[in-house]
Amino acid sequence: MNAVEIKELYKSYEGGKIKALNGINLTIKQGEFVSIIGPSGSGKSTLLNMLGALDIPDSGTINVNGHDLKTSKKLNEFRSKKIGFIFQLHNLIPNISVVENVEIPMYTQKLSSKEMRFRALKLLDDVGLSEKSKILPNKLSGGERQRVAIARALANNPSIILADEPTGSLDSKTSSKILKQLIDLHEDKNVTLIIVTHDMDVAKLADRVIEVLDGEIISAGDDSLINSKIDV
Ligand SMILES: Nc1ncnc2c1ncn2[C@@H]1O[C@H](COP(=O)(O)OP(=O)(O)OP(=O)(O)O)[C@@H](O)[C@H]1O
Repeated sequence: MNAVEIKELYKSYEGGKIKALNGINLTIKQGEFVSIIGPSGSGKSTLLNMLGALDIPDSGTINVNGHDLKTSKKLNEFRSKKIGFIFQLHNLIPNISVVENVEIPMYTQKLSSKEMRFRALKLLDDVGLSEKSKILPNKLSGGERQRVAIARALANNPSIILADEPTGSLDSKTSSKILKQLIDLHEDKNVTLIIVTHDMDVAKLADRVIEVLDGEIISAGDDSLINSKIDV
């Protein structure tokens, strides 16, 4: 089964002046790990936003896990139950504790508060942060916050994870740890993992590297591009 099927997807901004996506066609299989690379402004985040049903295309079709994102009436439910977001801009809520942040996506499920807490603590334990569950996010390091974001992204057992520069601001040790967690999840639970990155060392870990330029896919998995220099 395909996790993602995109056909002739177009998205422009500013009355058509900025063509962010310019006829994207893309298929990603369930359980595949792909990375999306390309220069700044090439349309990577716009594509990821479309996949997460956070933005609406001008034309074309986009189907994620069997849901047509242009016509589906249950987008909110789909988004919160099926997709795990690890986005830089999806910050943690500062005035509630780490464990409460992880519980947020669970509010769409019919779980008791005891069940939510149990599950959130288990997720925090999995990312090595059970001892920090009661503190506020601003007491954490960047890497720890990113690990909380991962725990939160996994709260509803998503079948697809969308990560925008998940290791962007982290040191190499923390970055490896975070990537290992994501890859373990992809391997153990057959989760589809889609990572946008500028870092070729990260991109190379994927089953397939998709290269975007000027809103178009110029390669959807050609190995020869893995070692090519990306202008960022
Ligand atoms: N909400 C918006 N309004 C207007 N223009 C936008 C909007 N979002 C993106 N753009 C423009 O669309 C183009 C693609 O942007 P996008 O953020 O998808 O690129 P990107 O490849 O993710 O870049 P970066 O690597 O710098 O994050 C850029 O020219 C950007 O300025």
